[in-house]
Amino acid sequence: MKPFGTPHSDHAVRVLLLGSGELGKELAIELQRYAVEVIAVDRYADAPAMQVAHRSHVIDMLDGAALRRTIEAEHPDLVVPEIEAIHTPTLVEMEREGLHVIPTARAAWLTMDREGIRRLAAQELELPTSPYRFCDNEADYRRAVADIGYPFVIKPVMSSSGKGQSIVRGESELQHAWDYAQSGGRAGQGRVIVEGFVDFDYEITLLTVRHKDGTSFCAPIGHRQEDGDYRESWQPQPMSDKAMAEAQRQAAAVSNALGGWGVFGMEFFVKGDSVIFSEVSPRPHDTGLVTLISQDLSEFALHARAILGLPIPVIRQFGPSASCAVLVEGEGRAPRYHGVAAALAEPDTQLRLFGKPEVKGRRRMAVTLARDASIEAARAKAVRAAAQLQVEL
Ligand SMILES: Nc1ncnc2c1ncn2[C@@H]1O[C@H](COP(=O)(O)OP(=O)(O)OP(=O)(O)O)[C@@H](O)[C@H]1O
Ligand SMILES: NCC(=O)N[C@@H]1O[C@H](COP(=O)([O-])[O-])[C@@H](O)[C@H]1O
Ligand SMILES: [Mg+2]
Repeated sequence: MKPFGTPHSDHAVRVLLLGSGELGKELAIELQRYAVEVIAVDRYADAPAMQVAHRSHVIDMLDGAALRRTIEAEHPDLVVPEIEAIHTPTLVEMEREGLHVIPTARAAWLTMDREGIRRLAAQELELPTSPYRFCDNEADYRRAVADIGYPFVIKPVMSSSGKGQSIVRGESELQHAWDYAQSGGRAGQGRVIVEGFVDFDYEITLLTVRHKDGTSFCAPIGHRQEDGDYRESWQPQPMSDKAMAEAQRQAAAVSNALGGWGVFGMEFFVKGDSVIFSEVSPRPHDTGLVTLISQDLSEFALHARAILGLPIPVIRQFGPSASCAVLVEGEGRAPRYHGVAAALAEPDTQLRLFGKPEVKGRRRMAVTLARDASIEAARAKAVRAAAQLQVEL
């Protein structure tokens, strides 16, 4: 890596974020601490990370030509994908021409749709996963359902935060789930995955950091999801030593296979001592927002250090902590936030307002964070803080 420089100068270290949501915003802030010049890109103006970046571009990141034009115009030292829905073949091509993609272009390509990462984990690495089928049309879907049985989960291959995802418990829900998967993905209609429903005891995100001196793990993060989207997360999630060792083994296998430097959010289902691989984000994870209060180096600080080639000698965990997502429903622009003072009235409580410019439907707009003597107390405190907020659309 070249020496650190000064933004807006010829020798600036330049990082281009592909995706500029709440995760990118915290990452941009961490990068700014090293005087990195940050360029934020997303599909809409005034996205959270754009508000703290040096400059921004609004493009369709699924358009390969537009992506190439933007990257060539900015000639960044590092390109950091922040969402899945990117024209990753262009990144693969440009990496061959010398572009540095985090963690690697192949990792972004394999995880951009559920098929690449599922085949890598289940077939190549032979990790345990839910049973699964990929389907392109309704006839395939009906056949997959006959093989997998009820209950099952259907997801568009390219989607996140539960968009287009349903749990189907019986025949009466089949058609609606198909139609929703066709309308809810990030890239419109197309291929879906049908997964057998895993009856887990709990699920975790194991933040795994590949950095210049090796691989580090954060304490496991437990979370609660609704409609495929995270509502609460906490750290540390209690686990047996056996399950922990197995999760770390699988996380190392997947992150080593993907390669490169950075944070990976490894998602696992746990039942007793068995650990089932679900998916991975080759970047900070939404459930990892809890690390903004639970660790000395948050997942964003860790990602910044790892991608800049800096050391991570230790990650300090501060004890039971929790996050609670603030979802807003309705339609409107430029929301106003009431109750911020009340949300912060209790000790060891924090808040992030993402500053997203618009709500249409349901959108995560903020997160509350809390620490306390136990996981239960931390969760309850984060939930109480979130309940104090009123968002006026
Ligand atoms: N096969 C499954 N069995 C049981 N629960 C599942 C299964 N697949 C998904 N879920 C539930 O739905 C949640 C979201 O699924 P998944 O992580 O695949 O979706 P996503 O859209 O990629 O979400 P994100 O982008 O937030 O990670 C999981 O965390 C889990 O709670
Ligand atoms: N589960 C993935 C995830 O949480 N990604 C985060 O949400 C943003 C999109 O939010 P939006 O849909 O409200 O624009 C993304 O940019 C990323 O920060
Ligand atoms: Mg997930």
